[in-house]
Amino acid sequence: MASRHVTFDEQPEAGPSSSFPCHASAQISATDAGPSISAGPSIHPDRLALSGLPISNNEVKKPKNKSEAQKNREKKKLKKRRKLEQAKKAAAPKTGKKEWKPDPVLEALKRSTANPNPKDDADGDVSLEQNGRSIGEDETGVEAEKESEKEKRRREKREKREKRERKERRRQEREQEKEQEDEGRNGMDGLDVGDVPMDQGQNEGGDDEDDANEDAEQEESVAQDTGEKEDSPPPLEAFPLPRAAPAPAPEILAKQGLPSGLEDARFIDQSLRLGLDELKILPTKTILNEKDIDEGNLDVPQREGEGEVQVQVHKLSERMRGKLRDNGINDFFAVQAAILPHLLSLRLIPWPYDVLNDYLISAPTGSGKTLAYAIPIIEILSKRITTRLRALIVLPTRDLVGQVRDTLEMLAKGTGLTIGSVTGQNSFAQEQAQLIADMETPLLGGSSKLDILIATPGRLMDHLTSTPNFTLQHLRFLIIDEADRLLNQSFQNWLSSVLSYINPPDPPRSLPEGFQYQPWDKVAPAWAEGLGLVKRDQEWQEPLPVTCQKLLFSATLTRDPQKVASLSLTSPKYYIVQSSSTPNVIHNIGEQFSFPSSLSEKMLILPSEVKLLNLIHLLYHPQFTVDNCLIFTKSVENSERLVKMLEFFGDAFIGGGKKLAVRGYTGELKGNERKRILSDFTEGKINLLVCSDLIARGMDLPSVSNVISYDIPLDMRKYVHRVGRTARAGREGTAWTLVEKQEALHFKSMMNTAGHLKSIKKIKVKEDDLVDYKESYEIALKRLKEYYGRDT
Ligand SMILES: Nc1ncnc2c1ncn2[C@@H]1O[C@H](COP(=O)(O)OP(=O)(O)OP(=O)(O)O)[C@@H](O)[C@H]1O
Repeated sequence: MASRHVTFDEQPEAGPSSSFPCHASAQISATDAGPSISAGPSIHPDRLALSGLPISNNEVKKPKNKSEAQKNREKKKLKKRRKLEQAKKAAAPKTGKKEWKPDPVLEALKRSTANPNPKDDADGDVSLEQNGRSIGEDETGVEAEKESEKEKRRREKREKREKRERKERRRQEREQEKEQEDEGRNGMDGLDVGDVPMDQGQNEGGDDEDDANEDAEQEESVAQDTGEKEDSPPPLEAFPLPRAAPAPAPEILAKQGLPSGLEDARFIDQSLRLGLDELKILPTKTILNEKDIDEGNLDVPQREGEGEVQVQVHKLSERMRGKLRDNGINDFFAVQAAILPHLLSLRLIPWPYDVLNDYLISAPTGSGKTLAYAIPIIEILSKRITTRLRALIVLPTRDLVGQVRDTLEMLAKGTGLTIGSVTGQNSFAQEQAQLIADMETPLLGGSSKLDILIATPGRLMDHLTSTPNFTLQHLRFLIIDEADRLLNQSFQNWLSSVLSYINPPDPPRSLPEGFQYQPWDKVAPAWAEGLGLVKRDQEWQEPLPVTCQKLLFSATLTRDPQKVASLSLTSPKYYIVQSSSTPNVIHNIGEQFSFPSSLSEKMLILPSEVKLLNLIHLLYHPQFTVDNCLIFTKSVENSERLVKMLEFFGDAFIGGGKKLAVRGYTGELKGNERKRILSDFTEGKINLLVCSDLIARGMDLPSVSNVISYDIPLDMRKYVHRVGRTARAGREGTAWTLVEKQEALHFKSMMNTAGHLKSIKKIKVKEDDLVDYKESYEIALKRLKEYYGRDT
């Protein structure tokens, strides 16, 4: 700030004591070599100028010699003032927005008395220049000089501190701006990351080097000056978040084992619907190309240069259409419309020239994948004459086995097909008796009481190794539902074992010694050579191909080359069912995530201590109408506690007028208990089901209108399957995720990596909205503490 230096040609007469006007914007004091401060009345320089007194630069008249008594008085006054100043300083706040400022009057006095080379102070006060001369050799002067030195040091320190704080503020602003820019780039617009504690570590660690060095120097000097040790630790480096590996080029994928057919995918619009009567099944060997079939463009009788084309179009059997209509299915969903024409076009025993494609199908949760394989299995197998195990469906959990079995039984009624399941729920002997007709006689072609078997992988392996005459050689369909999860489960290497039981032995083996071939022992044609029954060594006798089609389904399907290679797929085709608004991008590595288009997703980012209150607000506030709800927690223990807490809260919350029946649904429950709970939930006797991730996959509970992830899911796959319990079969549904502040960064980046963050709306609940629940919440919490106190 510009300073004004005022000097006088004529020093006004010195009075007996200094006077310090309250308003001291221009304190006049001048000493040349004189011992004391100016004692005369102060005159504002503006007034001086107005009065016509001459003002000349750098010339101040020496004050007259003072008496000893006067000097002592001044000394005392100075001491007193110093004490006052120190007291003020001590009382002033050390940090904070409002900076402490020294009294301008005292400042001006000190400068005029002590500083030989006065500078402007921060407030722009005018002081008198002293022409480079020292104050004098008397005691007061020396002390004042010391004092001024100290003051100077203090001021410098203060200035440094202020500078440092300004710099820090600027740096934080820059960091915030940069973060917002980054977020914008990552599609995180409008989402609040600044309030996430995990971010702070990163901010602190993100100093630019110069600033950091300068700051460090300043810190050091302050620490030395004040004798204080700097106690805040150096900022930690931010832990790097996991990132998806870049997708390799198709050639590399091919080398890694990804079949060439999987480099491309066919994208099917989720909203596609096809009437039951509109489904046309083309016999194999038609000249229509696959594109026409995919697009349902089957009425193409003639093509240029191809002449007349006779296409015999079949429909789904009357019996099947009736069954579907009876069960409320009037048209086919997208995944069914896309795949049924391909699967139904092949016979029970395909012609040797037929191409049996394997299929990888990624379709959203609740999009009807079960019927997409159940219909062709029943339709094709119903033409069989003898019972053989022709369809094997592998699922990851017992609950899912039960659910899929119900669907198949509904479709198979009246066909004579037999359906069974092995999950370990019944004894091994009971399962064997259900599976095999004859376990005593060794039979090369095996023996089966079942046409269709639904199994969990562990129990399936047990039967493959330990049940006599159990064989997979006749399989026409191998279905791996929830494929990504099953491919991640090793279970005694179940997948490669199952594949080896489907394929005939190579090289062919000879018949066991003493083996009696029975007339009813029917070996699968593709196995005859492998079992040493026929010799196909002539060139024209080509070996017969295996007639098993492999179908993999999931809402989160992997295309990890290693895993896909382990499936030994034949001419595979890859279908992705998704919303038309989603870009048609194939993830070469990792998973393809598909979401139902009728799903709406919301998240609440909140401090952990109010998470439960927020959940209660969602459940009880009429604005949200959250009932028929699944609440997911991260563990069985958390589920149990939450059930208790919600029960206690329900008892205490009289004002709500809403009674919610809550139950837990975890893996700890017995099979029958689980079934009962699910049926009570479906009937509306239970409003809230608190569960672990056990229920998250595949379970089809049509009444679920809301899903709440009380604890965030561990990974994207779990998220997809949790939220997929609602918005099924085209119904509306809402998924809520309660994200604790410290989890926000992880959760958002997980969603962002999957390209899904923008689909989740951020909701804020005001603190005022929670007030009504607090009293009942406190009561419930107290009861919960008592409850667990008693238990332990
Ligand atoms: N064409 C259809 N018309 C009406 N409802 C259907 C149709 N197809 C399937 N559904 C119903 O949709 C619901 C969901 O089907 P399904 O369980 O097969 O979904 P999904 O794709 O396997 O889901 P998830 O990935 O969660 O296992 C079921 O209740 C089923 O009866």
